Amino acid sequence: MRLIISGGGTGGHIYPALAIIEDLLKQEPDSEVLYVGSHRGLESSIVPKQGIKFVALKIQGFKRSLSFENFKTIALFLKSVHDSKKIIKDFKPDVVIGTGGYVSGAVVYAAAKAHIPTIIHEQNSAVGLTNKFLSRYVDKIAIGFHEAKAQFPEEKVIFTGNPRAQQVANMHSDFKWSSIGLKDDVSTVLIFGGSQGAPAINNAVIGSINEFNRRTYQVVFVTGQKRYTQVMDKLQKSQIKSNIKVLPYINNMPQVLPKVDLIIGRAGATSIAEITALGIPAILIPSPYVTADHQTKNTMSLVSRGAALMIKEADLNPKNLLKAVDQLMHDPAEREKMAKNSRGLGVVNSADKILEIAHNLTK
Ligand SMILES: CC(=O)N[C@H]1[C@@H](OP(=O)(O)OP(=O)(O)OC[C@H]2O[C@@H](n3ccc(=O)[nH]c3=O)[C@H](O)[C@@H]2O)O[C@H](CO)[C@@H](O)[C@@H]1O
Repeated sequence: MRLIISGGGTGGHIYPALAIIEDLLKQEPDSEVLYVGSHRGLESSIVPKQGIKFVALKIQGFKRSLSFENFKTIALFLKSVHDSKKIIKDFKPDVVIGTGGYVSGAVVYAAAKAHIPTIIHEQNSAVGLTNKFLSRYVDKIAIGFHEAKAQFPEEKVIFTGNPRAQQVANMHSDFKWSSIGLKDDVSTVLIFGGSQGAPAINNAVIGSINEFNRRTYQVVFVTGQKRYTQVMDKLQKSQIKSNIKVLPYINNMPQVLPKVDLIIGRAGATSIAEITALGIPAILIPSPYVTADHQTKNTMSLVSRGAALMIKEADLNPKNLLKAVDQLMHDPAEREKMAKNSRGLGVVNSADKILEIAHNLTK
């Protein structure tokens, strides 16, 4: 198959695209894949490192207020559609898949106009702006949450789950904590605020660090690439003991996740897919800054099944965080119960399902 795939801006859009690519190359090693991303998004650093052919378009998102920047955004979008048409003409894809983010809007729109079969994947229960726009033009819409169905033209929608669930569920991991300076035989908490890090979570962890220093479990604290220096500055006065590792980003999450005993994090759709595919106990702090408060909905779908706990960002402080982490880390039976409730909520053949849709469109 010749596949153009586009998804950008944040990890939540990029990793599902990478999972689809990995599954395609496993099924049909002769396939040709081109990833079209934006020059500023995380994809421009993540995708080329995976050895995938990558082209970047110059594009940006709309500002909520009326501003001159929005004229520039429109101009960049039109130019990106024009550039995408040329990329599509040269590459001659059998199918074009979009996994969200502004850049996928231009690429998938251009493909639909060129009568190339198109699919979009919506990770969230509340549909994003780009996918809402594209839903008029594409052939099929794969969704990660049933709740998204009613927000799209019904006849195009197929529930597939999130392809990242399949990727992490099938991963054989020989990752060792000792490779990052921790102990291999000690229970480990992983703290990260989505793909970009979250200031509220970072601040709560900074305020808890002296206590975490004294715990028998170990803590991996991922700040987000752009927030690392700032966090390290704030931590300067604290002595960080050997049971804590502070990192800007984890590049090999599918290897790391199976070794984690408890996750503290945001509730982005792709993180949720990973957590539920592997059955990792979790304390979720949904971002209150996203469309239609969808992270709270994501969180509640786990909390209502006994698969996670929630701390609202408004209630988050070092004391509450520590209390919740301590309680679960000192109660392996409770963690096991959560793991059991969580495991299996993730759709572990999601990438296969999306490729099946692609094949049906190209027959
Ligand atoms: C603030 C915001 O707009 N968040 C949205 C964004 O979140 P965000 O980009 O944070 O996406 P998710 O939480 O869904 O996924 C994060 C992804 O990044 C990976 N990861 C994270 C940290 C790290 O160090 N290394 C790493 O590989 C995770 O394993 C996961 O695969 O897209 C999601 C999917 O559309 C949405 O549901 C979120 O609401």
